[in-house]
Amino acid sequence: MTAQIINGKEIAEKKRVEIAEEVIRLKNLGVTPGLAVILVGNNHASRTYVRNKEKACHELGMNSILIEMQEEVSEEELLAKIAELNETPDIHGILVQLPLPKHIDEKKVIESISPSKDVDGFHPINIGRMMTGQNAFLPCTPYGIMVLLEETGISIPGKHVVVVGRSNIVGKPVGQLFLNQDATVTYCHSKTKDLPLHTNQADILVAAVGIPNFIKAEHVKDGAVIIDVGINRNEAGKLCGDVAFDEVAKKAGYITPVPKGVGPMTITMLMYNTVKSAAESLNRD
Ligand SMILES: Nc1nc(=O)c2c([nH]1)NC[C@@H]1CN(c3ccc(C(=O)N[C@@H](CCC(=O)O)C(=O)O)cc3)C=[N+]21
Repeated sequence: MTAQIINGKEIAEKKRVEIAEEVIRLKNLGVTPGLAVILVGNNHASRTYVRNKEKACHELGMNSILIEMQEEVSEEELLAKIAELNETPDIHGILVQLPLPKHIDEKKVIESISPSKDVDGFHPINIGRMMTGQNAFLPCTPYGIMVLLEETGISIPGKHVVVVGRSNIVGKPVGQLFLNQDATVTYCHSKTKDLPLHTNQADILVAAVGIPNFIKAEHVKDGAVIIDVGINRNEAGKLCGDVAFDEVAKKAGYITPVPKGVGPMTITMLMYNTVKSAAESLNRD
């Protein structure tokens, strides 16, 4: 089998057209969706993502502000900035770019963001709501993956989904979203014994490990759907995923590339969540 490539960039653009229409509707009601991004320190990769987020906001007619803080900023100062943004009516979404410097407690920072502005979907309130199937901000990468599958026409109920990786921002929540749609879900991680035994049972395999070329043809069942969440740089400095693309694409049914797979969907769902937050702010006042 030769896999069909899932074009995340194209699907992201299609979704952005729908989001832009909602932005126009909200503007006509007097609300322009606004996102605040806080960037601490000078991480190169973080800058690229932050720039892409700002660009996406402006293309959609939304407002965005970037707040840059020195690497040495105190936790107190960061929390004070978040408290201020929580109370700013024009700001509907607050994103604190992760990772943060070691002297800052990431959990404390995430919990300080108002759940109604937590467009990353990282606040424990939103995670709990997601787990119990309530209205919530869904984390952008997992949500983007679900939209990719939906747009590709891949049905989920009853499928065996194997997630490799158990981070709080991708692995754990994506498994939960699949469970919410009636998949059978297996989580694998660094302590899993006989990884190929599990991954070979996957109808849908999600690779979120952070190691280039970690998933090889031997891990994959014929015709499986392969979702590559990895954003790594190889020795040559080239962007690559967690999946050995060429050999796996020969065996899989569908595969997402890196770049232009899951990444563009992450930013799109961030825009979606910010617009949703702006719409919900109208219903509150
Ligand atoms: N609070 C927080 N929320 C995040 O959502 C968050 C974060 N922190 N920290 C960093 C990660 C990473 N991330 C990406 C978003 C888009 C692309 C993306 O669009 N990638 C393009 C390529 C971009 C390039 O050329 O580098 C692609 O895959 O086609 C990648 C990675 C969001 N993150």
